Amino acid sequence: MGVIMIQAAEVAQPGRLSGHRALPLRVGTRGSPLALWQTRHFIEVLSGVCPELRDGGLQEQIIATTGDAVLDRPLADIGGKGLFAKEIHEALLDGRVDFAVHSLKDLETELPRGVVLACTLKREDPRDALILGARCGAAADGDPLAVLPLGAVVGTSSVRRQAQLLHRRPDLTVVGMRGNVQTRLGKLRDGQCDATTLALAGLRRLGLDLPTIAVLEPEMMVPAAGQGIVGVTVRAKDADLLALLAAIEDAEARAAATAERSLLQELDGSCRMPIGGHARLLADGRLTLTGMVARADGSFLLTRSLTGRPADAERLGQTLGTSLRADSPMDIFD
Ligand SMILES: NCc1[nH]cc(CCC(=O)O)c1CC(=O)O
Repeated sequence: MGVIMIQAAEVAQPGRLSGHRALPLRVGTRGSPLALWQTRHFIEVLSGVCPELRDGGLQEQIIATTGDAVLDRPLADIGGKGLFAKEIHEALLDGRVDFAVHSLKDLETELPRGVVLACTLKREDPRDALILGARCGAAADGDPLAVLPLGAVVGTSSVRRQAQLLHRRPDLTVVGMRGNVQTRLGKLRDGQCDATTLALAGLRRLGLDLPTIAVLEPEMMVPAAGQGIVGVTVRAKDADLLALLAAIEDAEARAAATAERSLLQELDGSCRMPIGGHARLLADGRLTLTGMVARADGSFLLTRSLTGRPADAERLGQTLGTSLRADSPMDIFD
């Protein structure tokens, strides 16, 4: 029996770009070293599956954002994490760029009208790390926080990290510290704090996986929703780009991101509220989601996990969020 070949040239196929697109396509990004690394990584991965886009078919375009410009105040005071993506999405909707690359943890759960999360790339290590300064002991097996001397000063502007540190170590002093990864490491070197916490993903991507790091397991430091995942948004109407990006979508990252972001949305926390969300696939194929809510001073902290089917990721996040909210004091949602 012969095989019948069906030619379907007009149908968008994963990894193929339909013919009527002017190249180069523009990729919008923030200008920080980490954002640029992630954008170049995206360009490499996409050109890997779409030969037409190699050799200049994709061009990075840096978009200045308010979140990057204002570094002297906590993010929560200047409008929250939506600030990083706002200007990039304006550029997307104006047609100045065709893709926008984000650290998923900095991307608001509610995207602007006409913008969709087209793909999530394979996740880098989602854990947080404690970067140790000169006054700390050497990292060793056992409780990683034991390396911090009594009353140590830890620099972080993340209420999520602050609450989880103070919950275990009420003797610590947490001082606000913003700026990109390199700036914060500089402040640690200058002695402005004894230690700082950063996402391992950022350190690895920038090649800054230092020896003076203690990795914090998710059980003691629940990561932020989306940590370690690069997400790409496009205009909802660009069906060809959506089909193209389906080819580089990582299903595990998507399931985890969906559960974690659904939890975040359900808790509807301001970015002043400490919330953690971390999902992973188990060996049996099920998805397990851990959620954490706390009071910023660490005096209340609740962690709970729920397991279900990856296809139910969104509902998993909603259910866990509802349950965490029901058992938390109301003041933490203010
Ligand atoms: N809020 C800044 C930010 N956004 C994403 C990362 C790290 C990379 C990632 O989580 O994917 C960082 C730095 C950090 O928190 O240490």
